[in-house]
Amino acid sequence: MPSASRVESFVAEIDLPHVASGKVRDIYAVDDEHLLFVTSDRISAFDYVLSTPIPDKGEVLTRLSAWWFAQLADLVPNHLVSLDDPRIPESVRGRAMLVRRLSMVPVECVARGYLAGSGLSEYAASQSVCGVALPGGLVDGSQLPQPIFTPATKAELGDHDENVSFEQVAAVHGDELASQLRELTIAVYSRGREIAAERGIIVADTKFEFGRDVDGSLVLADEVLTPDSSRFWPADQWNTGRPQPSYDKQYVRDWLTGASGWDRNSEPPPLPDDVVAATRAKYVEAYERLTGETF
Ligand SMILES: Nc1ncnc(-c2cnn(Cc3cccc(F)c3)c2)c1Cl
Repeated sequence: MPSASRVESFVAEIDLPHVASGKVRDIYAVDDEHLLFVTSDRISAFDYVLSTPIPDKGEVLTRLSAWWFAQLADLVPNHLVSLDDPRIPESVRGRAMLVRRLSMVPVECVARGYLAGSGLSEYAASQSVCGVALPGGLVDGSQLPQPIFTPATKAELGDHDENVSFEQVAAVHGDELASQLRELTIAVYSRGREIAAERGIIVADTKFEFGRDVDGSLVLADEVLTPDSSRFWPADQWNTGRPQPSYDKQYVRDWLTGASGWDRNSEPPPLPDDVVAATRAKYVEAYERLTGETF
């Protein structure tokens, strides 16, 4: 049982104006130039946000994004200002970023280097994804000849994003911005995928969000190349023709679909301690392998 001192509430109390919330992340306003981007220890699986937190998950993913921003700084500017600014409340320090407030481009910029999830479903129906034609004979987990840009429009919390074509993005945002988004998305994914592959992690796909700063240039925002914004697969277990194991979420998926006896139509049960500990270890392992730093 925790000591008599205050047990940190599951969702940190932040006394800043709330801006937005995702499944496991929250944004608050610091001033008219800066936001506080907080990543919780919550984990989602099978489209549910589980009731059991994974200790340190928020800090691992925050520090991983910060590391990627630095690795990618020659390719694209980013919104990160600081991880330890005094304006970051103590209750979330370590799993919060002070970021520049941008004018966000409302396009989920997805790059895919492998076939999985909605990409696989679209391919099975049309031998294309988001209007991009692909060769025949590809199966679940196949590597694509080269990475493709498969944008989506953000869905309301709880719904899946809707895949759209490049042409649809261009129709709404103009050809120049659509082309810039595609070029940047592919370039940043390609660099990230290469760095991760050298360290035994396949980044099968990823989702970026870009904003524009006051002079209109595109800035990489949100989280970057984390196991929450991307499919992370262990490279040594890659076998096409079946769903790949998730680098970080497989223990949770196996327990929920196995020993837990969970009925898929109801809220998932709380996770056992060993599943929590093993899952935490995978997040720490991914961080340490990618960054070469001890968590
Ligand atoms: N630097 C920025 N400037 C302005 N707006 C944003 C911004 C707003 N929303 N989102 C997406 C999102 C990310 C996490 C949790 C959520 F609830 C929503 C990103 C950012 Cl990151």
